[in-house]
Amino acid sequence: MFARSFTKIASRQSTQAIKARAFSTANRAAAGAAPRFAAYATAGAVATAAASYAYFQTAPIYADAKPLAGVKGTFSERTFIAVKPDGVHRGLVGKVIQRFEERGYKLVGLKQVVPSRDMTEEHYADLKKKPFFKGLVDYMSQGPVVAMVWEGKDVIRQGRAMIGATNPLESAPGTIRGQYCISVGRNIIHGSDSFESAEKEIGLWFGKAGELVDWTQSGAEWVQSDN
Ligand SMILES: Nc1ncnc2c1ncn2[C@@H]1O[C@H](COP(=O)(O)OP(=O)(O)OP(=O)(O)O)[C@@H](O)[C@H]1O
Repeated sequence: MFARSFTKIASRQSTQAIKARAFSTANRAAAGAAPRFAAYATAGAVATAAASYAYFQTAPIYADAKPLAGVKGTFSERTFIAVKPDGVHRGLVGKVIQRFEERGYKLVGLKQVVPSRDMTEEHYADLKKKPFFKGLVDYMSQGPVVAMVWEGKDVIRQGRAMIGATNPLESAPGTIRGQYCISVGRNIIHGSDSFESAEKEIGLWFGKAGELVDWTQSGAEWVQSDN
């Protein structure tokens, strides 16, 4: 009896989810995302296979329609955060994600990459004349780098505060750098230092359509309300 009504609910929700997915797919297609989403949406066979998954998926997730760095000073503000190769090798990716999640920020982009030298040089273009520039590019471009975009109020300034000063000698205890590193040349993490940097860096690392996901946290009001 329970099994039968569960199956009914599951298949009804499955149909709804597929409709929602098809809607979301149309948005993605409009945004120029990969055609595989369209194939996925039209495959009727997905209905049965997706039944148990669809049971839990109540809200559709839309292709991202916000400006790359969101809107400055609002809950949609975004920053670019990267765990550098030393942070990845040392197994600190989870710690970094946990800190941003626990703070109340929302992950809207995530990928692991080995950036080319050109891309690394573009990312650090303002440091081109520094004596450590070549070493910095060598270090970053060997990868892997875990690149992320986080969203939420004041995330650019708060992100920098959570990361700590560039030189770990000056990073306050409890900040990410203050807790996990001791050398300026291996300081495990990068974070955008201004709205303009966030726009440039998110465009450089997540510039293709469909790379960012716009979604609403189920507990958003518990994080965002100001009374
Ligand atoms: N004196 C130095 N020697 C070696 N590497 C350095 C030195 N100063 C900075 N770096 C490296 O260059 C990166 C970029 O330096 P920048 O001055 O932009 O600091 P930051 O904004 O705190 O760092 P990031 O851009 O990586 O978040 C630093 O994170 C560090 O990895």
